[in-house]
Amino acid sequence: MLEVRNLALGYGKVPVLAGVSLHVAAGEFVSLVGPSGSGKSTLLRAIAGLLKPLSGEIRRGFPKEALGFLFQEDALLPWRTARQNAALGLRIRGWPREKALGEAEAWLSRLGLQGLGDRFPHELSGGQRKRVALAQVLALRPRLLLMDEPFSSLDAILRMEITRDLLRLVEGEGISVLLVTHDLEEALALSDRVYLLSQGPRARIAKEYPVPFPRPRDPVGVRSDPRFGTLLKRLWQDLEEVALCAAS
Ligand SMILES: Nc1ncnc2c1ncn2[C@@H]1O[C@H](COP(=O)(O)OP(=O)(O)OP(=O)(O)O)[C@@H](O)[C@H]1O
Repeated sequence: MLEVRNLALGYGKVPVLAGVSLHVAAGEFVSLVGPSGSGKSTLLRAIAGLLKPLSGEIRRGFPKEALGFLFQEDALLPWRTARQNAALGLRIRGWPREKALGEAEAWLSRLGLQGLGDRFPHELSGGQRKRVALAQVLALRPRLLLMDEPFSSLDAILRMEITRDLLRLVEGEGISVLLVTHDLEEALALSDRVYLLSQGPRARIAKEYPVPFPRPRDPVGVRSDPRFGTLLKRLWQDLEEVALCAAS
């Protein structure tokens, strides 16, 4: 689905990332964690085609149109209703108006927003706006969804609810995901594998963790599995170690 090989990326002379290799298989949910400033967003930007690599390769096993993005700031148009916003990507792709609005409505319902299609973004809660943004992306039927801290502005309960719905939908549709998150628990609860990035400059993949919990998965229930605690502890220790290594 996605293969990144020996990638170097940066904005100036010293690469932010160097020698980064990772992959995401079809239907796989992969998270990327690491110290602040290590280059997680930079890597995602390059995979999205927004930043040119200094060297190395990014290979996608699907056309660029099948790449979906969800970033921290939601990009809803304030003068369009929830339904029109959810239909926006489809309209840009040339879908006729009524068909696009019908499809958008179906995705709003799948995300628990039935009856709210006529509201404008300022008439929705933060969690509901995120759901509209998610409907907009999923309506485009992406093969790989890139997400950069998409739910960081939400409180813990809303975040749990939306990630549970997200997981149900991506598992159902077989969508691959690459998620950048600061939240190690979230990374473990959602993912099949987690990559830990080392501290930059010249950050690289320090470790990779297979996550053993089967699918379909309840991202809340899985947290009471004793293996979850063990993995989380290891992840915290390794994150601390890479951060300390850089500081010394
Ligand atoms: N547009 C830019 N121009 C120059 N330097 C940049 C730019 N964007 C990011 N950087 C630098 O690149 C490095 C990596 O930034 P990036 O945002 O990718 O890290 P991150 O791991 O996503 O951080 P965080 O976890 O804090 O969001 C940082 O040192 C940052 O200052």
